Parts: sequence; C-alpha cells; structure tokens
Amino acid sequence: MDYFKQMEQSTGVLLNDIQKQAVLKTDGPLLLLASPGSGKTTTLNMKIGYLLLEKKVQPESIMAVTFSRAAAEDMAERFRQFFHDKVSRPVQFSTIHSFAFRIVKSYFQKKSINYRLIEGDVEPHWLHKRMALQQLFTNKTGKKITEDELESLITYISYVKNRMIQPDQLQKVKCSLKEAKDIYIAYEEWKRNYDDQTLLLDFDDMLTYAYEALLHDKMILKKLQKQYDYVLTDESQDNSLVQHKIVEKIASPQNNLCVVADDDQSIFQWRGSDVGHLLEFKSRYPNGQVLTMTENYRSSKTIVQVANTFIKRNKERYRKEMYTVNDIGIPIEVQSFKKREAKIRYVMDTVKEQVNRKEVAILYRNNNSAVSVVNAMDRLNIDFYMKEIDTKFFRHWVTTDLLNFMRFSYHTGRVDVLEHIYSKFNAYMKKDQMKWLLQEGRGECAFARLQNTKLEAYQVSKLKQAKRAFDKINKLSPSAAITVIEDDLGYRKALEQRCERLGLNVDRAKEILDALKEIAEDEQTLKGFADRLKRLESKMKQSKFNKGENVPTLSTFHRAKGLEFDRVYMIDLNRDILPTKEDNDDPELMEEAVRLFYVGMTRAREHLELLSSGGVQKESPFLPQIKKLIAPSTVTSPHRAGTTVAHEDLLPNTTIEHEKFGIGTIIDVKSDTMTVDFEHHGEKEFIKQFCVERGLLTKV
Ligand SMILES: Nc1ncnc2c1ncn2[C@@H]1O[C@H](COP(=O)(O)OP(=O)(O)OP(=O)(O)O)[C@@H](O)[C@H]1O
Repeated sequence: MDYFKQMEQSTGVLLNDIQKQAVLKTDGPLLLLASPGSGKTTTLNMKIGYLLLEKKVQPESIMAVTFSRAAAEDMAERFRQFFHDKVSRPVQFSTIHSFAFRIVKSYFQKKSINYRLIEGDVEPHWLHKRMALQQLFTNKTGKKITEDELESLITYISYVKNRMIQPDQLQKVKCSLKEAKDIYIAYEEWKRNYDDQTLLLDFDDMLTYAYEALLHDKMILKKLQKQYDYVLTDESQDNSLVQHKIVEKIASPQNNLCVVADDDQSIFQWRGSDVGHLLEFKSRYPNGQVLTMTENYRSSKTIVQVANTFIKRNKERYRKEMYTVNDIGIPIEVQSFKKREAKIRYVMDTVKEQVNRKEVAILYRNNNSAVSVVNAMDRLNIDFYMKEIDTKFFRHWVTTDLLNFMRFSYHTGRVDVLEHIYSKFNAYMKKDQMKWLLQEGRGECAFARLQNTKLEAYQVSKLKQAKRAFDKINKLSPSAAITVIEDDLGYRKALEQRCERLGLNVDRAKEILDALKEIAEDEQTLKGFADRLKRLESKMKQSKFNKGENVPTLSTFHRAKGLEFDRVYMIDLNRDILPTKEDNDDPELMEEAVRLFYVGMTRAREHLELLSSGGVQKESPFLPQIKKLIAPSTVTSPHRAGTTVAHEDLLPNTTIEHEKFGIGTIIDVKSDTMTVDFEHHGEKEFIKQFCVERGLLTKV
C-alpha cells in the first residue's frame, strides 16, 4: 500500500494533490506557501514521516525548526499522534534559538570564550538584560524607565539585531523612545566591557553569534551541513533575516530545504521578522519550487470567504485565494456592547453553556484584556488555560498608583507612599515640599504639616480638598474610592497629562484603569480589592497547569497562531486597540494589524464572534468592513424546507436535519444537552437551548 493510503488509514487524513507533491519533493529547495488551515503543519509532519519511513532517513539527519517553543511542542505532539507507533526514535523539533545556542556553545568552547546569559533565569538579577537597560536609561536621562518604554526599547534592540541593521543605519529604525539608539549603543558597550573574561549574551545575540560561527568557523559549518541532510522550517514567515540566513547556511550546498510559510500570517515584523526575504525565494534558488496550498480544511465557508476578502486589503502579499469545500456554517457575529462589562458577561454566559469547553477560545490583542476575563471566570468558577502568562498588569504604574492612593488614605502621614503619588493628584505639591516632608519622615498628616509651612495661595484650599478626599477614601467601597481618586483628586487627568508628557500610551493606561474599576466593582473593602488583585495574578500563573483539560483557552492573537477551535471570541476589537493609533499612521503597521485580525479570525472552525465595547463609534474600523463582507449569501443558513425544531420536539429517536451536519437521529436527551447520531458525521453533542434559539435544526 502506498504511503499516503497507509497514512489515511492510521490518521484519517488523506493529503490532497498539492500536499502530496510537497511531501514527495524531498530534494532541492521548496517554498510551501499556504493559507491558514490548509494543512501546512500536517503536511510538514507527513513529510518528515515520509523521510523516515519511506526514504529511511535517520531522525538525526533531519533539522526541523519552528518559531516558538510552544510551536515546537505542538509540532512534536502532532508528530507523536501520527507516528508514535511507527518510528522508534522521534525527530527533534527545536526553535531556531535553541538551535543557534547549540552552535554558539561549541563555537565559544573552541575559542575558549566564557559567556553568561543575561536573559531567562539570571543571577545576580542586576545582570539581567531588563535591569541593565533600566539602569542605562537612568544613567542617560536621570529618570526611571516605565514598563511601556522598556518594552519599546527591547523591541527596538531585537529588531536591529534580527534585521542585521548596521550601525550607520540605526537612526532609520523607528522607536517611540527617542533615546533608543543611544541606549542600544551603550548596552552593547556594557556587554563588551563587562569584564575581560566574560562575554554577556542576550537571546538575540545567540543568533548573531551563531551566524558568525557559521561564517567564520568552517569546521562547525561543515559538521552541521554533514549532519543535516534535510532542513525543514515551519511558520517561516516569522523568521528574521539572521534566522533565515542561519537556516540557509546549514541547508547548503545540497539545499534540501523545505520552507513552510504564510505571508498573510506574518505578525512579528515589528520585532524583526522578514517576510520580504522569503518572497525573494525564487531569486535565491532559481531552481527551487514554489507550491501554493489554498484549500482551507478548518473553517466554515462563511469564515473562509470573509477572511479571504478581508486580507486582500493588504498590498504587500503573495496573491492567494483561500477557499474551502466545507459547509457555509453559521453566521459570523459582530456585536458592539455599550459597556465592557456587558461584553464580558455575554461571553461568560455563552461559555458557561458549552459542554466542550476546550473547543472555546477567547482571543485579544493585549494581555491586559485577559484580566477582566480572568476576573469574570474566577467569579463564575470557570477554569481556563492561558497560552501566555503575562502578569505585567499587576505591576503596571497605573495599578501601583491606585494601590498607593488607597494605602496612603489609611495613613496620611506615610510620606514614603505619598512620594510615589504626590505629582499625580490636583494638590499641585512641589518637589521641594515633598523633599521637606521626606526629611521630616513619617508622622502626622502630611497635608496638615504642609499647612504650617509657607504655601502658595492656590495651594491652601487645594491641600484641604486633598485631605478631605483622602480622609474619605478608606471608608468607601473600592469602586467609590476609585471614583474619588479619578474625579475629586483628578487622577484621570493627571494620567493623561503624564502620558502626553512622557510619550506613554494613554489608551493602554486607560484600559488598565478601566479593568481595575471592573475588578473593584464586586469588592466591598480596599483590602478585599488588593487581595483580589493578588488572587487574579496567582490564578493566571496557575492556569498553565490546566493545559489539556476541558477548559477554554485565553490567548493573545499572536500566541493563538497555529491553533484551532470550534468557537472563537475575539474581544476588545476597539478603535485604537486594533488597529492602534500608531498603526493608523503607518501603512506597514496597518498591514500587520490586518494580518493579526486575519490570524484571529482563521482560528475558528465554526463559530466566530467579533466583539467590541463602548458603542459602535468606538468599534475597530475593521468591523464595519467585516459587516459589509457578511453578505446574505455567506451568512444565512442554506434554505431548508422543514419547520424549525422547538424544545418539545427534542425527543429520543426523532430524526432532524442540522444545518451543517445534515440528517441525524437524536439518540440521547439530557436536561441541557442532547446527542445526535448523524448519517455522515457520526455522534455529536449539542446544547439544546442553543440549537433551538438559533434555529439550527429542522424537522424531517
Ligand atoms: N488533506 C486534508 N484532509 C483533511 N483534513 C486536513 C487535510 N490537511 C489538513 N487537514 C486538517 O486541517 C486542519 C488545519 O491543518 P493545519 O493545522 O496543519 O493547518 P495550517 O496550515 O498549519 O494552519 P495555520 O497556518 O492556520 O496554523 C487540521 O485540523 C488538519 O487535520
């Protein structure tokens, strides 16, 4: 029996003609360009299986790299599912970083270079890249760097190194932090001069040095080239220039290189991925083959058609027409809620109804969005799995400010706390006054003490007002306390001014404030509020242990790449979130925002909901476009002759027609759910109410 037939029997997947061609083309360069859900990862796995089982290639001779550790794990898992009983030794799937690190280690060993990693677990902690950059920023500006600024700086550095930007070109790289270039230069110098014996290395340096090793150490290069007869890379649209070059060096001179990519899913260009290099494949390998896979196996026709038309607004792309033979499915829902809480409540209500919760994903652009969802889920006792655990929200300056306002209200003599907030409320306190208070130390109410000093006329009443406000705060519920902080003490205005002055992202800061208000709503005391924040942080951290459980997945759009779910909720699709203000001003960023939205949509198999809040005027400008694309032909259910099934019709042995799965017989009915045995799709379980409300079933 031929390989493909055997694989169909053991995995249930019969590859299509293009996929088969991609598997059979083992020798020479191949670029496999493909649409979402077209089976890139499936084909790559089948190809590796083919190399092992049919061509009898040793697993150690295959270099299989992917973009992230999570993607490498997913790929290894899928490979295990397909081939666990067929191959004795698995292929190692690794990230390009871990691969590069192996090269660097042998390179440095040969050159007797000591090195220290300054990312990951670093001891002492001040040697960590983040700490070093914070210090270098302070040295340069005399100020403390904010989290947002630090992120911009780190992104700038990654971009420069991954794109192999030469020093004389640095000023051309955009960064919201104007000191970025100077700090980058100082950072490189600090690493070089740290001590004579040791080289400091960050993760991006691994790539730079690995490439240097391949260029300058012929022995290392030859050894790798000899070892790897076949080189395959998945998600290659996210590889940076230096990463592409490393892979290409190792694959040469045989060039048995299979590059799998979808330029429309390239969403890491902001930190240096280089899809342009990929698109010049033919000029690098004139004899190379390019295969295009556009049949989507994952999603309903509705989703495929809308996503396919949406992505065409981008100009910088390979022309592809994604299509599917899947059923039309159910309409895409686009909803805009007045209030964010209402939106979250709506998502929770529908998630609660789901039996198969691991087929549900809640996706968002920013990690901050996750906090409100986690809060709501925890209140409802719904467990979840988080794809990426980012707890920066709990240490963001807005969160810290609010907690400090509350803390200070308990003891207005705590000048050490006041120091962090005195410039963020409307008492117009001066630096000198704060300095004087700090010298005086903790004690009586700071405002009362200031009243005894020489004050500007306008300060007298302002300080009294501030004292009254702080005296009130600790007797209020957290929600009311935040209103006093925002309005009476003018924190919201101060926040806007601070963002304006320091070039910080004001929308991000307001999002955090709004999320904090949401969390505060269900709490009675300020202590309860602070404890709640701790609980949510710990819940998030614990959520990684729910992997594989029957729980919904929470993820950013970025981290959801490569995944698929029956139901996908894309939340917080608001103006200035996707696309952001910066995206609006830059055509390249705008195209990336479009791709990000596209990646989100194409994660859904059947059910896709696009949700925003703040009313239609606040919704993402992508949503009106999507609404236009939801033409009646793509969204309405195919016409069915029978009458819609009502609750009382849902009885065992009744034959029904489902709009997607066709004719079937109800075989089991429980209080909320029922099981239907379909003629062509086997047994499926449904929520009764959902089927009835949506009119998904008709009587036969
Ligand atoms: N020939 C095929 N026949 C039936 N199903 C297939 C076939 N090829 C792939 N699939 C199914 O299609 C779905 C998508 O496949 P896969 O995840 O490999 O796509 P992908 O191109 O890597 O997707 P993305 O780029 O969106 O992450 C999977 O459920 C897979 O089992």
